[in-house]
Amino acid sequence: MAEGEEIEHLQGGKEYNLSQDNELRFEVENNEIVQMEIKEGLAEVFGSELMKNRIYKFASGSKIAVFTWQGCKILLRGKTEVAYVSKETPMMVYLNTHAALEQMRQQAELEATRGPKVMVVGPGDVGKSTVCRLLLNYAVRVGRRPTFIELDVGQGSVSVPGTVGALLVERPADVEQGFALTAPLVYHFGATSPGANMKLYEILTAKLAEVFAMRCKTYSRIAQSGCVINTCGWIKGEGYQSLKYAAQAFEVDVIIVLDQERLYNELVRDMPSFVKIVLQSKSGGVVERSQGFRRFTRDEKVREYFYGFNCCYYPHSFEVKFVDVEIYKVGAPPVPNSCLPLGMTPEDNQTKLVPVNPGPEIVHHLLSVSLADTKEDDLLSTNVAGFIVITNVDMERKTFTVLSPAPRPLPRRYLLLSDVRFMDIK
Ligand SMILES: Nc1ncnc2c1ncn2[C@@H]1O[C@H](COP(=O)(O)OP(=O)(O)OP(=O)(O)O)[C@@H](O)[C@H]1O
Repeated sequence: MAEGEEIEHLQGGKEYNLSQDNELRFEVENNEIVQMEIKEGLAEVFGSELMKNRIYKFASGSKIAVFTWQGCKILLRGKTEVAYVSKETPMMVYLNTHAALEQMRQQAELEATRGPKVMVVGPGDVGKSTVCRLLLNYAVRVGRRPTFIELDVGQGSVSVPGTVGALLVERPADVEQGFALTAPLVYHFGATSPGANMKLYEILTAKLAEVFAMRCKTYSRIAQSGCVINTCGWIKGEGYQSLKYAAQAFEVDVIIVLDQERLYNELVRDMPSFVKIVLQSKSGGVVERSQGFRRFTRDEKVREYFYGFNCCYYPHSFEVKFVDVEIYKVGAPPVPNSCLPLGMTPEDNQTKLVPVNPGPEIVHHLLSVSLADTKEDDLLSTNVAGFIVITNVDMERKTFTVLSPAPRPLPRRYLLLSDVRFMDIK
């Protein structure tokens, strides 16, 4: 049997022989679970090494690539939508990128400066999040402590949809669950596209950059390890402006452009010359996701927040009195310039805190519990303690019921309403 060919097994499961630099790609069918086991050799999933003879389980909808530098034998059990071995992967390019970043980190160590700040950009579904995960995993595997900055408000992996955040990466991502989310720093945005409130998106980008710079001042190891910034797939018009804004705010040194020559050329034109901009091809394995699937993954992300991976947590449900909280929505609806009070710009409207009276219309909405102590604190750029979902509003008793990861009472008074909704049914 030639390498790279699959062997049918009689007792369920299929074995794949991979030669070096090959990748097994598979997608798990709806409502199915696929088990994977490395029988021989060494392999990794998006930069996280796999243990031999351990069974890894992947849930419905997962799209996985198992790559091997040396060659390996893999056993797959369960229903896959597709499973094939590819010999063409850009992994060598990604590894070389890691090696170049590592040299910059070593230089930063010698000169006691900051390590590389890398931003990954490109249209939707080109593997931006995957490249971020790879680079972070490779960095942490050589002893670095890089920071992951998540600016993708739609399909982010640091917290629930409608947020931006930062995470200090201290160990490689778990193959099944991703990076450990022990203490992420999360900010409320409230929608799944930056276009919903560009001003707020910029404020939060600047805030994350400021907090990261402060951390770098305090901890030299974090400074020298640098950061990897994931961005949204919106790269035209205002989307492009937001990329430029983020590059400036973080003072990025390297921009990796995935699969878009036009974007690459625009950035070469607009960025200062000290910013290295590299164009890299996307992996042929990256799967295009439909709007429906994106909605499904957003929903799963919220479910995972409350119920844990594999439903191992039991969230709390309790009543909150209207008088005990204040709910705000960031940004008032747009009004024509001519209707604005003298001296006010439409942007001021975008940062306005609009009080929300509890009513049936907020049922199923996600709310961020702000860590702000008083209203005088800057509610917009204060990070959040966590999230709740309103499951019922009782107008007569003036209470609403919430789903919360922690027992009552809510830790703070100020709640920020998100456009993201979650129905607690499955
Ligand atoms: N080499 C590969 N083989 C198979 N699947 C892959 C591969 N690389 C990435 N994927 C899968 O493709 C999907 C899209 O990848 P990813 O989320 O990294 O893209 P993205 O550009 O960040 O998307 P977005 O448009 O949401 O920003 C993910 O489900 C990921 O697991």
